[in-house]
Amino acid sequence: MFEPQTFLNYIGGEWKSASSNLVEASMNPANRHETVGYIQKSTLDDLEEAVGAAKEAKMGWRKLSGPARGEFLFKAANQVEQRLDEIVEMMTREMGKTLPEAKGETARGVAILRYYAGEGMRSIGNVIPSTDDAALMFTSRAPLGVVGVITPWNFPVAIPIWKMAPALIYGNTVVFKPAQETSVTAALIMECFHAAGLPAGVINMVTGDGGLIGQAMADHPDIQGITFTGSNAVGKRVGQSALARGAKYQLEMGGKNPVIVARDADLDLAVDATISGGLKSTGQKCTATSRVIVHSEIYEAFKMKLLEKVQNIRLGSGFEAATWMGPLASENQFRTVLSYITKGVEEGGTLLCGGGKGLGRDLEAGYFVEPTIFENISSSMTIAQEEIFGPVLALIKVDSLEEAIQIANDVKFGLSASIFTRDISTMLTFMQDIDAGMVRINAESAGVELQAPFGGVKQSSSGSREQGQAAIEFYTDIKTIFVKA
Ligand SMILES: NC(=O)C1=CN([C@@H]2O[C@H](COP(=O)(O)OP(=O)(O)OC[C@H]3O[C@@H](n4cnc5c(N)ncnc54)[C@H](OP(=O)(O)O)[C@@H]3O)[C@@H](O)[C@H]2O)C=CC1
Ligand SMILES: O=C(O)CCC(=O)C(=O)O
Repeated sequence: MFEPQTFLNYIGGEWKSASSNLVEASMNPANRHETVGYIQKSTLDDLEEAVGAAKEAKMGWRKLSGPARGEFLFKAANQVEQRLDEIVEMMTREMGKTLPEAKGETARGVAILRYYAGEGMRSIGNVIPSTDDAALMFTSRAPLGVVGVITPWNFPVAIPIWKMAPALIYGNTVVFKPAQETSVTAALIMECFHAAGLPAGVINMVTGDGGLIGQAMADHPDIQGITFTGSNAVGKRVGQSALARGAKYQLEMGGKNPVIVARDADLDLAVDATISGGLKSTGQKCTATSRVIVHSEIYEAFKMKLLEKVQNIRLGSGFEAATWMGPLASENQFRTVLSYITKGVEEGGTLLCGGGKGLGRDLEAGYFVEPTIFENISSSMTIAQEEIFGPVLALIKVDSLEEAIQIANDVKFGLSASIFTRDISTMLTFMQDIDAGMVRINAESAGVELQAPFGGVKQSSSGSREQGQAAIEFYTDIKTIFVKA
């Protein structure tokens, strides 16, 4: 029998109740009657204390050598690895993704921590020839100071880690506000950092309402950098608040990711990648496939293969081995996705499969939506333009590669895009003409590698890249140093 626990804020190396003395329940989206845990409903006083602790710790932390900071990240990685099963189960219980997906994500978190631990030993500058032959000119990197980390619920382990690990290795201290929906899982990650022995104040977590705590972080004069992943609307607000006070900001927001199935595509490969890219994690990835742009010559064949496989997808609790697709992560998300499906029908789309709530067995107790496929979708329709963040695919028929790319680019987002083709010139045209930060050929639109830059163009990102060595650009400032003896 699962017993929900209460989780505290982590401030200045200590576990603390919110000054409101209030907690919020975090619920299981596969069974809305089950409480996963209780998290603190923090106030601005709690945030103030966390920012104060991070500010006080920042000089000591930045003066540690890179390898010494790396040692702490190696220890944190070992802690997450030791508690992997517990974290995985909590993630499935709290967010709904299946156990294999939660396991993959948590293992990715361990790998990211180790990757950035190693970064502590790598170069942080270049020597640049000076015109003065008696001078030494070089660049070095300085941390920003205190970094605010605001994260969503869809990757409750990987996203916080891929923001906090580079922040820390490059010498920043951190104030972290996880999404309320997945704050229990976030608290387990904090316990791992605590057990790794990071000095007090170097990393802090304050849970609670994004409109209050997140907004106050974006506005806070003692937070020098703010990194955010989430919706477009909130991201823009966070960016504007940071810009208004001269702080650095990094935003990773939505996507409306296309897959193009060219006439020479390997259809089985394209079908599998469309399903995996569009429906894994119940479509709740910023890199998820949502528009499937198919050449008219192979449209019917592709559609039949896709429908056959999608109709066999089994919905259920992420804990059940037979489940392929779990619930949506919250009631909010459930309502949003159902309302987009209704809009798709109202605007003239044809439902090929799904379109409703998951029914039968125990599905009514959770936020289950059937895998849904539309056809007769034109680019101007709402479901072809807005991020749905659910298990909904829109099929769009085209007659040429040029038309496919034109439709693929006809959205405000530009995160990930993929094409299925065997033709090298089609690949080259796609690489050059597609508006996307992540360009994928014969591979699904979702899935990122931790050692490579990650981010989008247009309204998907604010420009800088996360992950890999690219992360140094956001988490540090360059110093150009000129020395003359
Ligand atoms: N990876 C991605 O690109 C993601 C995209 N989305 C998109 O956003 C939609 C809505 O999801 P939702 O969870 O509401 O996303 P939000 O953008 O609201 O939430 C993301 C994070 O920002 C916080 N937040 C909320 N308001 C503010 C604010 N004013 N200032 C600072 N931080 C704030 C949230 O806190 P709180 O805990 O209170 O929610 C959460 O931690 C989804 O349907 C999807 O389309 C969502 C998640 C991830
Ligand atoms: O595709 C992935 O693994 C990462 C997706 C992502 O960053 C997101 O959904 O926020």
